[in-house]
Amino acid sequence: MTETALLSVRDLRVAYRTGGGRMVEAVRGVDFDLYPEQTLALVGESGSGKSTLGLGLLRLLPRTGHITGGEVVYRGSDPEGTDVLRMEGSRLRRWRWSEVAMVFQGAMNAFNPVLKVGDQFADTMRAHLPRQRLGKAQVRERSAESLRAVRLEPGQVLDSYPHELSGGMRQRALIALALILEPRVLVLDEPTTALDLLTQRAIVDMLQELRAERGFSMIFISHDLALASELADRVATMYAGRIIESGTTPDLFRAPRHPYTVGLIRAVPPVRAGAVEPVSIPGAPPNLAQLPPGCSFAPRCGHATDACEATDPALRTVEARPAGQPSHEAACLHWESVRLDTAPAAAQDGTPNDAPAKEVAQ
Ligand SMILES: Nc1ncnc2c1ncn2[C@@H]1O[C@H](COP(=O)(O)OP(=O)(O)OP(=O)(O)O)[C@@H](O)[C@H]1O
Repeated sequence: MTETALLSVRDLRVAYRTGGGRMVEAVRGVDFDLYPEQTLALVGESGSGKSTLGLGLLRLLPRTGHITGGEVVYRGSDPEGTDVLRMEGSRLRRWRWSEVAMVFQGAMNAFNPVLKVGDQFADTMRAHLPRQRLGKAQVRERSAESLRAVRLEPGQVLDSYPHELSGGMRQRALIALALILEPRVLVLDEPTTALDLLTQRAIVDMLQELRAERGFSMIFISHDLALASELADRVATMYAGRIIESGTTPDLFRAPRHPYTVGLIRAVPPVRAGAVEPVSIPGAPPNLAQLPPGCSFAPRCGHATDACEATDPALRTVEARPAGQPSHEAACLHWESVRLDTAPAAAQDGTPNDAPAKEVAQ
């Protein structure tokens, strides 16, 4: 992995306009770097802001969504580097797909149901490569190549309507469509949700192989920690619109330092009979329009003290590493006492636990 980031995100903020003209911040100051050939997983409960972050990076937010601050820089060290938030019109459209492509949640919705899959491939190529004046045969050959790369039989897929394909085939076809212009970054938003476990596994294996063959980077958005741990080099946990922990996959899964990450890991159902039973995180995510003062996870956290209600902690390094080595960061005042195998019970009524932070042996 080289040291130069492909995508650098600094203090990114996204807000939605809600009824009554109020703005609610769904992404509240996110920083990260994505390196060539790296896979970054964004994990977190529903509503934590993962999709909003992914859509914001590509400037694909719905009309009510607005980027209200921060920076997104693509290949900043390159003379042709791009300030994504300043790009407009055809330049932005060309950048999307040819440099950074997105695979959306739910392949059925992402394809136009009344167009054959082959026509949708052709439309995409012609819209994004207008100067190449691709002929029909060239378009078909390139589409077929991309479909073969995702282990689909082009003859079967190109002349079908989306509903004629199985869910797994549709999702593969969508990945083939995203990769057709050979982007350097692929953003995948819950790409395997709604598929059975075996199909999910096959798609994750295929993504690994494609990444090894082609060398693109991925941002993998998922609430499925098991899939994220298999695919990602680095994992960032999101809560209430912020990254509250970030580290290499082994750091995050073996030695998490934020109680929320611990809660997510402990909530994963066991694969084997007899393994530790899952424990869900008490309470519910906060209403973004009425965030509690201090740390927004404190009302659900067994480690919380008075200090957590007063201070909203920033991400800080929790493991010293030599310069240039991947960092491990967590936004928790009590990170030193947080362990995967020790999880103090949170107050069941959802109020912060006033007891001093301490470890409770399970
Ligand atoms: N179009 C929208 N208009 C207003 N608010 C929105 C819109 N889309 C998302 N939100 C709000 O933004 C917050 C973050 O939602 P987002 O979908 O980004 O979370 P997520 O972590 O991706 O969840 P999920 O896994 O369920 O997709 C939520 O509170 C959600 O209600």
